[in-house]
Amino acid sequence: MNLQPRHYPGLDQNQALNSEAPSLLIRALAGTGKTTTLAIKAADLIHTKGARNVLMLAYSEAGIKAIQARLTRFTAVQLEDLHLLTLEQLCAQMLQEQGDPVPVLSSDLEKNLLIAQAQGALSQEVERHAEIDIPELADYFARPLDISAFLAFEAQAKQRMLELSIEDSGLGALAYCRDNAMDYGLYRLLRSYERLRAGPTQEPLFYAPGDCTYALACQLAALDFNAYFAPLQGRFDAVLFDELQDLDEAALLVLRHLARGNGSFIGVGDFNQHILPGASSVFGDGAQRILQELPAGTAQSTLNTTYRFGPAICQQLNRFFSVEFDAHYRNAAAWFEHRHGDDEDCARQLLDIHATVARLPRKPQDPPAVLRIILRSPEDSVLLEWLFAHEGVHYACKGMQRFYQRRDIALVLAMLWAMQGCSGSARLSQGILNSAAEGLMRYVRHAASPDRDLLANGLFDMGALGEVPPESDTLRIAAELMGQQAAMRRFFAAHITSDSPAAQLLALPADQCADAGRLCQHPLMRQFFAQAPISQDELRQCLASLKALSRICTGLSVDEFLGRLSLMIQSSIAQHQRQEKPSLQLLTVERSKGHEYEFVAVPFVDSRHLSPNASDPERNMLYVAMTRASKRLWMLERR
Ligand SMILES: Nc1ncnc2c1ncn2[C@@H]1O[C@H](COP(=O)(O)OP(=O)(O)OP(=O)(O)O)[C@@H](O)[C@H]1O
Repeated sequence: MNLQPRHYPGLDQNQALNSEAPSLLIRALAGTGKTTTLAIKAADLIHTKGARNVLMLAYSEAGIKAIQARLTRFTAVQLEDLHLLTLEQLCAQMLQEQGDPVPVLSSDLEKNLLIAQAQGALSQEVERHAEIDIPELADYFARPLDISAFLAFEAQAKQRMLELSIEDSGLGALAYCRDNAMDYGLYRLLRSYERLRAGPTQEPLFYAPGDCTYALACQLAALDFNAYFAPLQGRFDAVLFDELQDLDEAALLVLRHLARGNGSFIGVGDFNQHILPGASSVFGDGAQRILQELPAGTAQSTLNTTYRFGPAICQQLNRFFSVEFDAHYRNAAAWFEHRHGDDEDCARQLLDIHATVARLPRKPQDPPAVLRIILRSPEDSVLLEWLFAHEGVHYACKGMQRFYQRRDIALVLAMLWAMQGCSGSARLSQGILNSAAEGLMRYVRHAASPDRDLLANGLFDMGALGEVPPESDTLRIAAELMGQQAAMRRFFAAHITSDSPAAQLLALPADQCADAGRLCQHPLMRQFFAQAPISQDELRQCLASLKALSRICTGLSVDEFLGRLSLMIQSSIAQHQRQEKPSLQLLTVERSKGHEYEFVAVPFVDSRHLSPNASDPERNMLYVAMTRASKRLWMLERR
């Protein structure tokens, strides 16, 4: 089969494409053409085999985009008989067909506030049934509500179908939690939250991401192992499923019914790329677990020949990750370099690497070279952006905003600007002020207390969530605050109470502004975030951002720092206006998944994560980042 002029499927790809097996599982490594092979198969089924209703699934939205790109590139045709969906979208569709309108929540914050309401309802229930004598509950209520612990528990419980396991154990929830060292308090909170979400009529008030898959999985779990689920039967001529490595137990139940009740099935996964905590492959051999759900006699094939990079990169990746990459292009110019250094060193070395990339010879028809720097977490970008901008490098950010436009940092910048010791001469951009206003709404917004009677009757009090100002409002506010330091101070005064850490910070004497770095690490600044209605994870991120910010402005007065920052922003706007193309891109691992780039640098690597332990999500983050380069790869290890 012809892919494109001069592109033919490789041996192992052909084996998969020509397989006559009604069900096939392909285990593949990165860049071996998993997505390409699936796209070709879809086109072949529709155009050559006359298939109608082919379902192509991926676990993530990024996975769907990657499939779309391959379909356009290799098949260059409209596939009107193709349904391209994430698993969650498919499950939402099924629920809608059952008559459920599937309303969704508008923001994470809303969910956080509803969790707090569920906690209120749980406390009423525990009081009513005098359950506080249960040591686990006494211990649970002695601690403050940890929203991120709840979110992690909820995700795991749904992904692993916890209710089902408890039921199967015949132990009852308390004994089950004791036996399995699970937090019984969080379990009860989840029950309370789910009861309120379902409401007295059992018609869920809303679905948060993942809830549709869970809801459908609950219906499927109620069936006998070999029973069929009519809505998923005989619906598709073929089902092609990408990103199998990311499936959790709930998703696996849906997979079982999809694969058994329709035409042919092909599933593909790279079991090194799961970076989601609930993925089935995190707990055991992922491919084996998936085979249990597929029809008996499912055929298997492997794709280890990568089209993305040459032998020099294959060799290093095999060493670091204990895998078996083989390069299709054996003479491909591939380059791998391993460097070391502390963070400042790393940042400087990245500048060198950027200069090297810019000097590499290019063919006249090639677009200008871009160095991609893949980061594990956004706060790692602060130091890099600061340095690059000061060296005049035109950079772009993908999967994250520029550091000064992120809500937490923008709000800190606005606070610094409003302080007594700041002259106000530096101009903060409208974008920063807009993010700062959004940040203020997020970090100081307190919902009204929910109605206890509503909670006791099994209903969330949606009215107590408060009004989120529409985006246009913060834009208008930002426009009014531009260059108006006194107005900024009034804005803060209107939104914070006079005894809050933010108010105390703004009232600090002028001499405190002599060192912006020290202010960013001031206990009041940390207290401000610690009191915000955010999860522990978000708090950790905010504190990490504060630390990163303090690092770039230590020793600079607030005026000097904000002055340099506004120059940096002005020059970036000027670069943009001149329509200069960025020569460097900073992106997150999540954003890089499914993509490939010529020149990639992965900085701040901790060598502990290069162990062969395949169940370490950190190792897999590195694997994803380091398998994106097609020509040159630099790994910068943190010392
Ligand atoms: N038979 C082939 N001949 C030439 N190039 C190919 C072939 N198959 C795939 N490629 C190229 O190899 C690269 C990787 O393909 P693809 O993105 O489909 O791999 P993947 O395994 O899905 O990657 P990832 O692991 O990043 O998700 C792409 O540039 C694609 O065009």
